[in-house]
Amino acid sequence: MTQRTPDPDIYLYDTLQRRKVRFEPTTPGRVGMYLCGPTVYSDAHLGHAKKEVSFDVVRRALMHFGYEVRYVTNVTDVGHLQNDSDDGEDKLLARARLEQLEPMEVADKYFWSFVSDMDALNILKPSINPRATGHIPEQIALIEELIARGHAYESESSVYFDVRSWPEYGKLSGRRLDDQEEGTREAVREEKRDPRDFALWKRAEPAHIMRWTSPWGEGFPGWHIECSAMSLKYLGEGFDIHGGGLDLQFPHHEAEIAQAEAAGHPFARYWMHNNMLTIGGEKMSKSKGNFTTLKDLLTVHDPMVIRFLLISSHYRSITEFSDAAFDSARSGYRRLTEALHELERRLPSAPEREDAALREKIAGYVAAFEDALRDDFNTPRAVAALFGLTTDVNAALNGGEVGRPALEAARAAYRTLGGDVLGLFADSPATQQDDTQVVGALMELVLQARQHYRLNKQYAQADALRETLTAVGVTVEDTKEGSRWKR
Ligand SMILES: Nc1ncnc2c1ncn2[C@@H]1O[C@H](COP(=O)(O)OP(=O)(O)OP(=O)(O)O)[C@@H](O)[C@H]1O
Ligand SMILES: [Zn+2]
Repeated sequence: MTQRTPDPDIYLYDTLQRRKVRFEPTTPGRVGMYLCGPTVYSDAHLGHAKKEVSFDVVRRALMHFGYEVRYVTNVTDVGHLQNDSDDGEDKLLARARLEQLEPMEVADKYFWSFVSDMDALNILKPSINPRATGHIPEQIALIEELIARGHAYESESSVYFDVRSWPEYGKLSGRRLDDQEEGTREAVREEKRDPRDFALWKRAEPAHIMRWTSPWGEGFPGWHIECSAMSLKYLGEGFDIHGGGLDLQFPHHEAEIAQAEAAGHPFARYWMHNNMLTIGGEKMSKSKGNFTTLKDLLTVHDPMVIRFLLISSHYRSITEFSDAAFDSARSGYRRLTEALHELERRLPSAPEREDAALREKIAGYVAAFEDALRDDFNTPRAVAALFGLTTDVNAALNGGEVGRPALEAARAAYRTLGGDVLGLFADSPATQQDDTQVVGALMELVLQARQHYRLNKQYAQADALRETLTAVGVTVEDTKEGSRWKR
């Protein structure tokens, strides 16, 4: 990526201030970013990908604009209870029972599944990827600080955060005191001072396998505390950007802020939330069961088309999942790659001639692209700039010879902006899948030609085809059902 002085004019929408603000990191040139990661109890769906791709682009854009980014995203492998409330079974334990696995087997299975999906989508690897179960002491320490400062209390089965002791609770989501938490049993409600109090630590019942010793007996942490503890540990107080899905704004992020700040640790300075990927207007979610896994989508779509679909709408807009959306993403993506491949094909033989007008247009699109990303990471506008570039590049290529400097400039624009910043031209997964499809289709043709020769008793030609294939490592087998090929 280009090395440049950190750009001072990046604007982002801060959920906390409810407006677009100019981004100023605490340490010049460096950005600390935290993103709430997956609860690893099932395969990731397209909704998760919307979140991951959105923040991957934020990270890549900041890098492009000259910042060094430390990107921390967690793995929730304990404490996330069903219904997201203080009650119910741990999502991982429920899954472990269902699949007859150890809870940590469930965590590992779906963690690695998540990693492979993210790799396919060309998401950059996190700088640090901490797990909740690996940070129990840090979570206990934070809870102790909260108790010591009078912001948490121990009751029958849990340690709770005392919401009434912290008047700022609600500042992120704008929720009022009278909003109640949902889905909690009467018994749990009774041991709380306020129904909105949330669990920091829960005592484990005898049959609960995931348990750790703590000053409050054997148990496990509440869901929210891990993010406060791990983001502070790896990014420090007052770190720059905290991201996550809009659905996590309340109670999860509200709780994260309260836990950190009530313990005396200034928390994230900017809050960014992606909107939801919906299906039939409803949030795609594991618990609703209306999801399509990335694994399934990756068997039919080029991963880069999935990525292109997701960045074609702004991270703060809703993306509606549909076949038509995939069709238009496929053709849009193809438009870009075809132009790029054509100009790369023409480059080696291009004349050393200056095409000033085209060069100027390219520079204009580069500027428009960067302006779009400086404006709250507006990817649809950035993509529009790439389409504009494509229209002009295609017109020039169709019009005859184009000089090498202009082709170089266009190529650099595609590779840097589309490739490095939007992450769209991942060489490996995308092209591999393309190649597999192309090879399959070509082999189909070759076998048909060979069949045609054989039917017409042109055995010499049929054998010649087979020998050529053998020479490149492809074997053809004739069976009763017809000819088959393998490598
Ligand atoms: N449909 C979606 N669109 C965008 N982001 C999503 C979507 N679903 C989940 N996320 C984000 O992915 C992260 C992990 O979400 P989570 O594990 O709760 O998924 P989920 O499908 O909502 O599961 P559950 O239904 O069990 O709550 C969160 O930051 C969440 O905001
Ligand atoms: Zn979190």
